Amino acid sequence: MVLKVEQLTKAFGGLTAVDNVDLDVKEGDIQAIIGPNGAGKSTFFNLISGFHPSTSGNISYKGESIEKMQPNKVAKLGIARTFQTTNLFEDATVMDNVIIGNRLRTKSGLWDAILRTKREQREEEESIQKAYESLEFIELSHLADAPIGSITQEQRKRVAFALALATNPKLVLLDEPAAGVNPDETDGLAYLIKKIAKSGITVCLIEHKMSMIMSLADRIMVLNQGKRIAEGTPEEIQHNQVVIEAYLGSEENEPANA
Ligand SMILES: Nc1ncnc2c1ncn2[C@@H]1O[C@H](COP(=O)(O)OP(=O)(O)OP(=O)(O)O)[C@@H](O)[C@H]1O
Repeated sequence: MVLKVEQLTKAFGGLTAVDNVDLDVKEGDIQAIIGPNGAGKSTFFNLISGFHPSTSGNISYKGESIEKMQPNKVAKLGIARTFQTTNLFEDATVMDNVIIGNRLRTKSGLWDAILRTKREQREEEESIQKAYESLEFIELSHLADAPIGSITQEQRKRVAFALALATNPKLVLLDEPAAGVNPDETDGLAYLIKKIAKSGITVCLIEHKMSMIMSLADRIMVLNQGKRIAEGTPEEIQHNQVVIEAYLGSEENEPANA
């Protein structure tokens, strides 16, 4: 297992946002996490990536316990995440955004930058190289010099992937990567997510677009009010009566052809 989550709980005051959740994620899988608004999906990601300390439970990554770790340490171990909204530098180019994103996550400290140490120079070169590779991977090299303000919503979503990929992750956590894009563009993002998994990176994915999830995911976990109510293959989840009642049958969820 690349990721093992055991009895994970997060309470915010009286509200238990994540309630005793277990999850095993196998290396190379696309693991989806679905559930109604407020089910605890983003909080679950925040716990794995070290943005929130857990109230109780354990998270291990490749056998190492990570649940007390700071986000930068978790990132260094090879876990990258994207957010529902990615703040990009509007006046900078696509390429510069990926380089800056990468530099913010690499090792050199302020002194290295001021003194332009060898390490700093080496890391800068590596960041540029990695940014090129990431742009190639997301198939946007032709827009490297375009200002971020001039690209489409779907292309911005791809850039968010590139920011994560530039850190050399082994596990990526994608928080609603296809939110706010139209169905055609969703296909392009689904293709990219498959490509990420094929390259050997394990993917955990929160998404409301059911047709996308059902065709992409190897396994799906369903959360409802912080609790795991089901986990299984897309086939099993689609036929699970508890899931249908709690989520798939509800109107707030996008229909399967969304
Ligand atoms: N920092 C916080 N402080 C207090 N409550 C929080 C915090 N973060 C999340 N919550 C609460 O925890 C619950 C779960 O929220 P979360 O954002 O994890 O749900 P979600 O499943 O990701 O929802 P959505 O699909 O709308 O993004 C919600 O009731 C939310 O209000």
